Amino acid sequence: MEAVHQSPHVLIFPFPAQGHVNSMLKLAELLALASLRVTFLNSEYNHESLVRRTDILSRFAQYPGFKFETIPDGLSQDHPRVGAAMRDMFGSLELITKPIFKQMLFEINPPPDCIIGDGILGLTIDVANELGIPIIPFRTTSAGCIWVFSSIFDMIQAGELPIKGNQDMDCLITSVAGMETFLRFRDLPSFCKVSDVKDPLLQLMARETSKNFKANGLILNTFEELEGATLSQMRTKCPKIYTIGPLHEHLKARLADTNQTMSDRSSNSFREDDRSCISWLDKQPKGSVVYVSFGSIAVLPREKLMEFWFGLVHSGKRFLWVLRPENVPRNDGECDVVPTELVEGTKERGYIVDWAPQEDVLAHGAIGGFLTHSGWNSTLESVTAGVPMICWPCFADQQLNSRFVEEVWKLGLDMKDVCDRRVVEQMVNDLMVAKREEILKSATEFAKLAKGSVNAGGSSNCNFDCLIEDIRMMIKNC
Ligand SMILES: O=c1ccn([C@@H]2O[C@H](COP(=O)(O)OP(=O)(O)O[C@H]3O[C@H](CO)[C@@H](O)[C@H](O)[C@H]3O)[C@@H](O)[C@H]2O)c(=O)[nH]1
Ligand SMILES: C[C@H]1CC[C@@H]2C(C(=O)O)=CO[C@@H](O)[C@@H]21
Repeated sequence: MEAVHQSPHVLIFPFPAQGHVNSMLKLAELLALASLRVTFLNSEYNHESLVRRTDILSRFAQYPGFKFETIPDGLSQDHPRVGAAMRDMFGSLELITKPIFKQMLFEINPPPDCIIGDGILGLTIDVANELGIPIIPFRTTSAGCIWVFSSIFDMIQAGELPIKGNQDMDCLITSVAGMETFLRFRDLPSFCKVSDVKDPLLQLMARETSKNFKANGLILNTFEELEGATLSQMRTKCPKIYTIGPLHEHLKARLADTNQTMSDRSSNSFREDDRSCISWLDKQPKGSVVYVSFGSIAVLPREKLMEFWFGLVHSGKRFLWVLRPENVPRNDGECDVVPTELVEGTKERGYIVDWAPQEDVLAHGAIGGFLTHSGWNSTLESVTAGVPMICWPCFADQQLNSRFVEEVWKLGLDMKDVCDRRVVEQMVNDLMVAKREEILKSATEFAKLAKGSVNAGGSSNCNFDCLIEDIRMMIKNC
């Protein structure tokens, strides 16, 4: 490693949510491996969860020049920070966190040479521009999602937004360049499906996304071989895009270069991994288990959970299900009692945990499919592991990711907008049996491309080296 005191100092500020902190911590470790000085700015709430449940403090202590700092997210300690309540975060960050962040930048020593702010946290771009600090946003979603979000004003101008009351949702959208052949109204995120284009959330998503194209570059957790067509469109507006994903695989590859492994380290989760599911998987036949998880934010109403549960049990396939405590049907009233059929079916073929070591689960030979909410990390982790998906998107970018999975990459089945036990059963059987061969072919090819992209000479590997070079050029008095 080079002398750290000559290295640039980068401040990383993720949006305070699991799916964002996960990938930004991986980026932080990659930068630290490249001998950059890194300050990782977490919300106080998330930092406390991470410190309590992971080895992040000892893990990052090996990097000289690595520091964790914290900042309030502006929400009360007992705020749920999941489901629709996540929206409160945007207001509190702008109102409470932003001025503290600005003050912090005056005081932080040494001052950062560059800020890598979450692309959905426009406040990092505003403050960096105001103080004259170079900023490279890192948007933690797919290129496809960013491109569609950045086309919101075009959709409004073309009269495609707001969506008309009688609109056939299966019709193709014409005003998102490059996506004319597959993007349907149905595939737009829920915040686009509003009757008034002045809707604050729609405006916020469009505004924050347009800021991503006006910085010193844009970092994405994706790879050229997966999203090349969309990236070409994006580069017409923002030439400097560093695609450096899949980050979890990239980190694994670069750690291997320094003879370190990912095993025996904790994940970057706010919740404790229940590793007993790995022992359970060890006892299941190869490719026989459907892994089910809806990520860290989505909260499903009980009726929907029950449809999934019936569908999984009726499919006759084995399943491993992550049911976060806030998603578990309560057993405290007559209508909340779980039917015996489900209890028995789960005992026979299923296993339920609060939180799983997902990357290890997806890499396990017993996994044959992933029923996912199509969060971007889960999608990329599944792509890299070569695991076919059934997508049941809940919000934000997920509706778009699931369309790409089925229609563009042919990596799975998109079940969006339908939640019916018969459809779940059918989809599971299609994925695991009827359509398996054809989907597995694509899945195997993309997994190979994903791994190739992060190895020496691969697209993401080279792009990361360019990013480091460019950050080095930003060093003060360089
Ligand atoms: O039991 C579990 C479940 C999840 N994970 C991990 O948690 C992350 C979940 O991320 P993601 O799949 O992206 O879902 P969300 O947590 O819902 O992430 C939010 O952030 C993502 C990145 O911006 C967006 O794509 C999503 O739509 C948004 O909901 C992944 O790395 C998983 O490996 C675990 O480790 N164990
Ligand atoms: C709370 C969510 C609204 C949009 C954010 C996002 C994005 O970067 O567009 C992705 O998923 C979510 O975590 C954020």
